[in-house]
Amino acid sequence: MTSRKRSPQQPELIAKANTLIEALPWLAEYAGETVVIKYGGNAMTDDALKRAFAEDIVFLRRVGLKPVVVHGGGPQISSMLRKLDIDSEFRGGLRVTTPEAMDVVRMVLVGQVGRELVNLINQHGPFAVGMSGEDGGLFTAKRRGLMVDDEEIDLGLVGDVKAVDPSSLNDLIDAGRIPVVATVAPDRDGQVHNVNGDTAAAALAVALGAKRLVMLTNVAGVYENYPDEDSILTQVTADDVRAMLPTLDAGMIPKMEACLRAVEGGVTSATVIDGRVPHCLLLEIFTDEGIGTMVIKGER
Ligand SMILES: Nc1ncnc2c1ncn2[C@@H]1O[C@H](COP(=O)(O)OP(=O)(O)O)[C@@H](O)[C@H]1O
Ligand SMILES: CC(=O)N[C@@H](CCC(=O)OP(=O)(O)O)C(=O)O
Repeated sequence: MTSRKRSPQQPELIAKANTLIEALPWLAEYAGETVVIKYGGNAMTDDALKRAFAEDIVFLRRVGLKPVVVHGGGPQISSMLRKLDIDSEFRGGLRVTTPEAMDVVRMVLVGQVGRELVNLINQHGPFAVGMSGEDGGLFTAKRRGLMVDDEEIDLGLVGDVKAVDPSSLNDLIDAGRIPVVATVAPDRDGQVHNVNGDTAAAALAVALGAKRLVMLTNVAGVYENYPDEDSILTQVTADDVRAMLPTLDAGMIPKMEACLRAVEGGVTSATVIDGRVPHCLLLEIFTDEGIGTMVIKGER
């Protein structure tokens, strides 16, 4: 027999109950809704964080949301390219992708990062099924370049998402599964392209009619004057983002372009959150304050 000396009046117990009760309106708001979660490679920093991410995803599914995971893996691809002695550079936040690098991108995203996430989620039950833009005709890519001073720079095998056929993914969701999507995709001729994870997540969120797009990265959110800590933004409109785009650099450019694409395509909000915070997804979705920077449609 075990005896319990705790008094139910203990403040920490009441705080726990308050946290659960704070989630009540959000549970009602999101029940049955599709939420696309982009897990950036920079947020996959340690095993404990990755396990917490898997727990959050399963939590969402268990309380009646329909989570869809889209993952990145930029640092993991860079590390493999270095091991194989293959040069790689980024232009405007996108990796210039030679055919040789494309093989590595596909191998790392589909065969390594995606597998690891599926494995972590499935430690909680047979939920996750990995797929890529090639599976079930999910994405059709279109080669894209980068506009610099009105001139288009060639980025190699880099694609944008031209079309989404969500039927195979919907089959999985309807069966109670959690799709885990790697963002390589064939063009109309079957040539596989490297699609930035943020770009693909936005296109998918729009095609699925998702309620929300949440992106985990390695900063607290979007800074007006990066990296000035005091300039973190909590909420911005699509107009604000358009005005900010020329001032951004590194990976924040595709991320903000993706947020615009999502909210303009009907997703209620797109939020960039700090993936280095354990259980950041639960904090964002089920607490009143949320965390990170939320992009909403609307004018300034
Ligand atoms: N204004 C800004 N606010 C926040 N981060 C910014 C900003 N401008 C550039 N960044 C950079 O964007 C990076 C996040 O994008 P990225 O490296 O592609 O991450 P992920 O792997 O999560 O997609 C941050 O680490 C930061 O260096
Ligand atoms: C075209 C392009 O840049 N593709 C990305 C795909 C992975 C990705 O998007 O990873 P993160 O989300 O971790 O940045 C790349 O090759 O790094």
